[in-house]
Amino acid sequence: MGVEICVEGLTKSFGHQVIWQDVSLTLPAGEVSVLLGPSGTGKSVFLKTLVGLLKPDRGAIRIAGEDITRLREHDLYEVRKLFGVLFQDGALFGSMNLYDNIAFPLREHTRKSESEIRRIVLEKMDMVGLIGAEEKLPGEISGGMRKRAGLARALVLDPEIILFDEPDSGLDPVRVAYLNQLIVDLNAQIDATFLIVTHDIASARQVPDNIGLLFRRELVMFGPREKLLTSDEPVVRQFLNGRMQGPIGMAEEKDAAQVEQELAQLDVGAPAGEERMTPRLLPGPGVVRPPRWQAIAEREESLHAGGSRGAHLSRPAERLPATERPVDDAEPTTGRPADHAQPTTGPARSAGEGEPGAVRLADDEEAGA
Ligand SMILES: Nc1ncnc2c1ncn2[C@@H]1O[C@H](COP(=O)(O)OP(=O)(O)OP(=O)(O)O)[C@@H](O)[C@H]1O
Repeated sequence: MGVEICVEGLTKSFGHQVIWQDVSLTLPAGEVSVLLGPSGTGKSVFLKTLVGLLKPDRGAIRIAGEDITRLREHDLYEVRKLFGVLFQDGALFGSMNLYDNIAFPLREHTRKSESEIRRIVLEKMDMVGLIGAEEKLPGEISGGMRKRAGLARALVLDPEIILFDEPDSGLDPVRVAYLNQLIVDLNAQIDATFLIVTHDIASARQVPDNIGLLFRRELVMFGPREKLLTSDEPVVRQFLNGRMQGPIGMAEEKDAAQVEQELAQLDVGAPAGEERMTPRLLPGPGVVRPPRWQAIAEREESLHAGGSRGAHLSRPAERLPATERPVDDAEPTTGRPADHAQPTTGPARSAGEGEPGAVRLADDEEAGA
């Protein structure tokens, strides 16, 4: 089971440049969260701060109840073992074959025997569909395979938390679809806490339990996927629909009058055709699903059978204890400490799920290796 990460009032600057301030959110244990934001809003800086590579100016990051911003380097080293990180390019060593790349953290950080290392490496390569590619060098394989090799390497120490920095960058839409399915299936199988930074709105709409958006040096909103997809907050709507109209400009912020005019025009015309809810990407057949997937499946069913019940959920839910709250009434945060999102969980899944299995891959990607 993954661990919860609770971020409270986090602020980071470089010199006089404030990157973001007063960021508060909770990444619920075992759930998938996505962090969005225009370029340069500090998403990568946020990932690096979570893993302890950058120190925040203020605020706390609580993991398993401990504020890691206060730890000394030696203790931080232990905390980092909880994390697996998938960097944009896979960050593989070019001169090592995939097997040695994936074995690297085990050889560096554990005293396991080579036979035990072999068992683990092959298990993780199987999970990401790379069996047979052990001898390949990173330069000999496609970008999608490099990402999967990076993911296998991120998995070998059995992390409780996996951070993905733009996993879809540089991939074609079909490979992105396969990678998304792999992420959803892996999350269901290993139950770790996932945080994904992406610019790919289709992925952001389908994959996560929770979505957050950074803009103007603040976390504008963080909460359950449905809440953000149906939010009327102009910047959230603009970003999730990839539109020019709204507060986000080309390079700088737009002036208030222009934004107001654009939004007024939109309210007359576009919203009828605007996509709001998107079906959730479910784990593939044969993947054993953790309990929360029962609640997700039921919620999806009611949203889509009942004429998109979620489409009008922009009004904040009544404040109820999380246990009494309807599944789709969890409340998004607005970046202030008192406003943590209330994650949703559901009853145990009853029956009908198969055994965990490797994700099927695009055949030509394999062949092209
Ligand atoms: N080590 C550093 N020292 C100084 N400034 C930095 C450092 N790392 C990042 N920055 C600055 O922080 C800001 C945010 O960078 P970051 O890469 O986190 O943005 P991002 O949201 O991930 O962008 P993109 O979506 O384009 O990848 C940028 O202005 C960048 O120049």
